[in-house]
Amino acid sequence: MALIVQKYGGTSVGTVERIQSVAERVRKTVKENNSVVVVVSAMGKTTDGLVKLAYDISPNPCQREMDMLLSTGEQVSIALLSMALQEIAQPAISLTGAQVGIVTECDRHMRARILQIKPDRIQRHLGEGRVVIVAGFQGVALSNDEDSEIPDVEITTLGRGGSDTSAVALAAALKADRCEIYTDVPGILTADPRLVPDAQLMSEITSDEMLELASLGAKVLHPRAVEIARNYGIPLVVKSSWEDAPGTTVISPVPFPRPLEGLELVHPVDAVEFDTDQAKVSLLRVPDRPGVAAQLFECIGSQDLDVDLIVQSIHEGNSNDIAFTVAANYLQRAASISEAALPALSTSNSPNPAEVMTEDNIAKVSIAGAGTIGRPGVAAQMFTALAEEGVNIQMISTSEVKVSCVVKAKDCDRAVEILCRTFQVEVHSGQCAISADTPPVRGVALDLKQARLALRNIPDRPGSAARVFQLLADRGVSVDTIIQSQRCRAIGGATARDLAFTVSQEDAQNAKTLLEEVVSEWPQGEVMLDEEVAKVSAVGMGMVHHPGTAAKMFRALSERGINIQTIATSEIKISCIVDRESGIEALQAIHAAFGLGSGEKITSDVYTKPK
Ligand SMILES: Nc1ncnc2c1ncn2[C@@H]1O[C@H](COP(=O)(O)OP(=O)(O)OP(=O)(O)O)[C@@H](O)[C@H]1O
Ligand SMILES: N[C@@H](CC(=O)O)C(=O)O
Repeated sequence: MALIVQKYGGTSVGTVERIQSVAERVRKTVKENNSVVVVVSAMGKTTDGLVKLAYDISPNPCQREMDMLLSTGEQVSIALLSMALQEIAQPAISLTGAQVGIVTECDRHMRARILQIKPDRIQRHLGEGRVVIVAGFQGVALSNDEDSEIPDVEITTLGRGGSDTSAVALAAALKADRCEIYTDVPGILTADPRLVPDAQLMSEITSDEMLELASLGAKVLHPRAVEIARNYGIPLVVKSSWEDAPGTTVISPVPFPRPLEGLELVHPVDAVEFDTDQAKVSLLRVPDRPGVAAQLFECIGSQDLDVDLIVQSIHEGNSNDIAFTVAANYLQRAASISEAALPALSTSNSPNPAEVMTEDNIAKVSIAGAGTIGRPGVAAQMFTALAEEGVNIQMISTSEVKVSCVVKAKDCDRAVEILCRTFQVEVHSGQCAISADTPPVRGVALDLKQARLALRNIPDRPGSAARVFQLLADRGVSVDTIIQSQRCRAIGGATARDLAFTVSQEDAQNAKTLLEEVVSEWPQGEVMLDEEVAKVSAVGMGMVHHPGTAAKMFRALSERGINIQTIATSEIKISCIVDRESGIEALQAIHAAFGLGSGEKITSDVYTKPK
């Protein structure tokens, strides 16, 4: 007998008829000789309705009361589903997060992380032959008031979309055979079908790729759910609630052994990696117009050179800086190609013409692990540890599973040692086997809920990045797509650089105010906020072995006349910031350029849903 955790989203339990149809599916799974735990979301758009009610009362509602309010949505759907099962003679019991012992952090209402799940009660009910229906998205925090022997029990929620996380966490705690996520699309598609109508269903995707897509805007899975599945090796499948097709399997590597206690908090970093076979080419002051990045990387790609990291920093006036890394023995070729491309890229008669700079003797050091998502303290801890050792960071690249810093080669050993000590992990080769037929791009995603912050004139010395990101981390602000400029300026006898990154729009104003205080201490320091941006990303493990992937993405944008404001890449993703208005067109263009479309329309609406 297998133990299966099934999760049904809001649309899947949006009406009485749909709840009855979910009950039928659950009973069928039981009849196939399985024990079943079901996690449900609130019916339809209930949670949105509750949020609106709160804002009708207060422009700034108390977060504790928000959790009290929002957690009620799931309590309705669990009770109704349990009744529907009992109606068809299937014994069932509904339980809230508190009743199943989902214990979360105390001080983070509305985005609490799960610390522990005590599965005893669920196991007892399963042993009695019942289906256990658990309210998704919620838990309880136990606060430790020293004067009282009994802890205060507070209701918490995990953040919007958090029912996926509840389901996978339960699967981990119960050591379930698999976790099935039922939703209103046939599985994970190459893009959001609401934005790209011919998006195609994937039969499988790796958890690293899915982590990137989920964090970059593909809301079909909550990124923290993928993180738990990856960390605990939980077989995870995403399927349609309306049909019996196999859906998409999310494949996880064999996990490092880890305790269930501190579930979402322990060991955010699995390993420290390094690569000394790196060299950097920077192009300074290239024109800020569509097609420049495409042209440059097409030239590089046509020579079969594999580019590793690419950053294009915020522009100054009407020019950009682009820097990229290649394997050390390709440096001369990459530099010659860039030099040869310069005249075509440059604006004639510029008083300050574009130039190419190269640097060898550099190394890339990285921390790897799924736990960096939404946990701003992890990157900050890395930058602080390096700063304390006097290691200056030249380039930063962040992804959902890795933070990489380019440093001087002579600092590499020290950097690795301090990072291993800081995160209590070992050095890892970082190489994972990727078969030749792995596609360069598995899927694309768009995030319209980001804002870009740029800091000008940050002192180019160890500790500057650490200071900025630690401050944001202390206030719980997650950052993504960090880009440090190549161009240095001499200010007050010292060199200074620019730094740009994205934060969620909700956090943007707060982050700007916090940073204004820091930059005021630096000569000519300045904070700039742009809320009218879109982040469009392509994700695929295969891109490391496909020269020209970046060029193809940049070309797709330039053909539509879309200007790229900044570029940030990691080994498995390329993200571009473009203006907000161009976001959807950019997504569609990239999807088409990589041939991801099926030619057939797959929208949620074409699926025949029960009423
Ligand atoms: N790459 C993608 N593949 C599939 N769906 C995607 C993708 N990117 C975005 N989506 C969107 O995600 C939606 C499914 O997630 P959503 O959170 O709305 O549903 P749910 O989990 O069933 O509901 P709830 O959030 O109430 O639990 C789809 O309808 C689709 O529009
Ligand atoms: N009901 C919650 C949680 C979820 O559906 O996953 C929300 O709408 O965000």
